[in-house]
This record gives sequence, structure tokens and C-alpha cells, in this order.
Amino acid sequence: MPYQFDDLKERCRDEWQAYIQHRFVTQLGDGSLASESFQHYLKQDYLFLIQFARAFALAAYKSPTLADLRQAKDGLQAIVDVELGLHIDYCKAWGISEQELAELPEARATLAYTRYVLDTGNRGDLLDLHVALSPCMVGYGEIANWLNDRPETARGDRNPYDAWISMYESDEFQDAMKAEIRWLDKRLAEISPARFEQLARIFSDATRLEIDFWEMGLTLSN
Ligand SMILES: Cc1ncc(CN)c(N)n1
Repeated sequence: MPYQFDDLKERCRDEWQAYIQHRFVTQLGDGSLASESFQHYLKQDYLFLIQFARAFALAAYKSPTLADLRQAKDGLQAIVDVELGLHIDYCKAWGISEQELAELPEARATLAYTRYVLDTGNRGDLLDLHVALSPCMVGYGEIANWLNDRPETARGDRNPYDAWISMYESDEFQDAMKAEIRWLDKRLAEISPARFEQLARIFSDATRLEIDFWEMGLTLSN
């Protein structure tokens, strides 16, 4: 049986579930998350997204074909034009200016995650890099859908974080997520069991670093 993206998730099912259904996520969904935690997360996520945009630029550099180049360009565009744009507007609404964002120091969880992905991409090939990026690209789309299906989730005026959920439910974000899964499914179909083990390690590491990012928000750690 050829491998596919779902096999990576299945291989680290416990970590994936701990990421998708993290306490930060459930509190964000029911609206009970402390605003300090959300603001801390938002600020660090701005810094995170800048580094992730660099990682997609690295994917473009490492792309041997036009199809690969387009996929890297679409990922970069989803972050720079869609996510970062919305993020800056969203930060403004929460009283955080672009100037403040530009001057922030990176928290350790931000440093660890982003540099892990960049290092994996530098050392490895294009598939290593896309697998390291995939918990970010796929996880938030899945989180938005999971929250939306959850009866405890409060929507609209009843939840101060409703716009965050809507951002990741948007067609732009969901389409970028599906395109990334399609790209990965095609590449993973061609790999050996030994290669799958290497990629499963990367996927698990990146997923654990996503969990640490939520923890950083909850504990306000720097
Ligand atoms: C930490 C993190 N992971 C994922 C995403 C979704 N691109 C994000 N904005 N921030």
C-alpha cells in the first residue's frame, strides 16, 4: 500500500490529538481563554509566521520542477497575503500595533519550532521540508473544523475569538491545506518504509513543537 499523509498522522496519533485538541484550543473554542494568553500567542504567532514564510521561500529554492515551485509559491502566498494580513488586522483589533509586533523578542517556543523547520529544510530535501511544514499547514485547518463541529464551541458575538476560528475556516486557508495534502500524498506514494520512518520522526517533532507553542500561550512563557 502506498503511503499517504494520513499515515503520518496515524503514526503519531497521540501527539496529533494533543495538538489539535489542546486546552488552548478548547478554551479558545468556548471563549474561556484568558485574553493575556491569546495576546501573547498572537504576538508570537506574528514572529512565527515571518519565519514560516522564509521556510516556504526555502521550499521554492529547493523546488526542482515548476509544479513544486508553484506549491511553494502558493504556501508563501497563503502566509504573506492571507494569514499575515489578517493577523496584523486582528492584532490591531486586540490593541497590538504593527510597530509593537516588529520590535518583539522571540519566545523560546517560537525560536525552537521555526528554527527546527528551517534546519530540517536546509539539511534535507524538499519532502523533508514539506513534512516539517505540514502540521502548521494542515493542523490549523483541522482545528477550525474540529471546533466548528464541537457542541461546546461558542460562535459569533458569544465568543471573542470567533474571528480566529473563521480565519482558519475560510476557503483560502482550507484550499491551501487541501493543496498541501494533495502534494504530500503524491510524494509519499513513492517512498520506501525506511524513508517513511525518517519522515514520521520529522512530523512527530514538528507536531510536538506545535504543542509547545500552545503551552507558551497558556503559560505566557518567553
Ligand atoms: C504556531 C502556528 N502553527 C500553525 C499556524 C497556521 N499557519 C500558525 N499560524 N501558527
